[in-house]
Amino acid sequence: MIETRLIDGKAFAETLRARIATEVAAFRQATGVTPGLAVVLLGEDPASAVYVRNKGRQTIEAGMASFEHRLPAETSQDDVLALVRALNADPAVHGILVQLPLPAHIDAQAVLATIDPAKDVDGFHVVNAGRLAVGLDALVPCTPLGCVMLLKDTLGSLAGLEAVVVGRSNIVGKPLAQLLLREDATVTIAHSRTRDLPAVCRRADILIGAVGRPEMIKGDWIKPGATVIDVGINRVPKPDGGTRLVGDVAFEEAQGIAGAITPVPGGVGPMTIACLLANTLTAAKRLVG
Ligand SMILES: Nc1nc(=O)c2c([nH]1)NC[C@@H]1CN(c3ccc(C(=O)N[C@@H](CCC(=O)O)C(=O)O)cc3)C=[N+]21
Repeated sequence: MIETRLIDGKAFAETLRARIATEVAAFRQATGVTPGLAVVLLGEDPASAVYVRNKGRQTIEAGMASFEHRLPAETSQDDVLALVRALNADPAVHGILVQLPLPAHIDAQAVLATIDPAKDVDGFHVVNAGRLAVGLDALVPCTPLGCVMLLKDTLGSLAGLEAVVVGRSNIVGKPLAQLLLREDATVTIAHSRTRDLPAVCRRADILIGAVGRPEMIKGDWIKPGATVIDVGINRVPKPDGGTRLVGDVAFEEAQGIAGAITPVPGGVGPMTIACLLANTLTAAKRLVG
């Protein structure tokens, strides 16, 4: 039985946000420009509301400007596209985030394609996805960026390590695989059709849960000593009628097996927001400088 180390994403994110705030102050001093982040939210999804609130507060705490656009869920696609174009043209806005998922009547790819790639702080535009894939400077998706920061802090070099990413989404699994490759890890992307998923996971020195299925990854899927990053944030019912947050990994089962693991909450989630602020500052520097 080994002692499983907790990877404190919340503390790491606080340190990162403090560093960003220092850089923002220097940037404002040097240029007279305040980096600005615009967030577009359609409808009233309660989980998204928490995220948007935290984001707005932390943006202001970092010394940046926060512009929130809350639109009714019924807003037409043309109106959303018109808003995105206005934000593209607004010199006070350096980062644009359109909260996903969007209502079914909106073509999310059309919206993402309309965001100026230079302001695409989510890194979801095909230009940024393509630039990441071929190794050019890109705005990189925030959650994968935060995962790799935690991994490098925990492990040092990732070179030659066997990484298994469970989940193939455009927002986490695929870009995370690109970033891990860039760090010279050996990368497998596993998904719902993967044969003998437990055995594939047991090969991993680095195991990433990014599927959005509560506690799907069991303790005996983890190689002893592996580093586990849990991207899932799933709200599940408690016996008393309330709810609690759990990850994609069975956290209690992982104790004594994993070498290190991120908790949920307090792991990857806070890193996502910190990386969003980092990307907004990067975008502002490139747009102004
Ligand atoms: N265009 C777009 N970009 C996103 O990055 C994006 C999105 N849409 N849609 C929604 C998801 C969700 N997401 C979270 C980020 C941080 C926390 C977070 O900070 N969670 C804390 C607190 C959780 C809680 O207490 O509710 C934690 O895990 O410790 C959660 C969720 C970003 N998303």
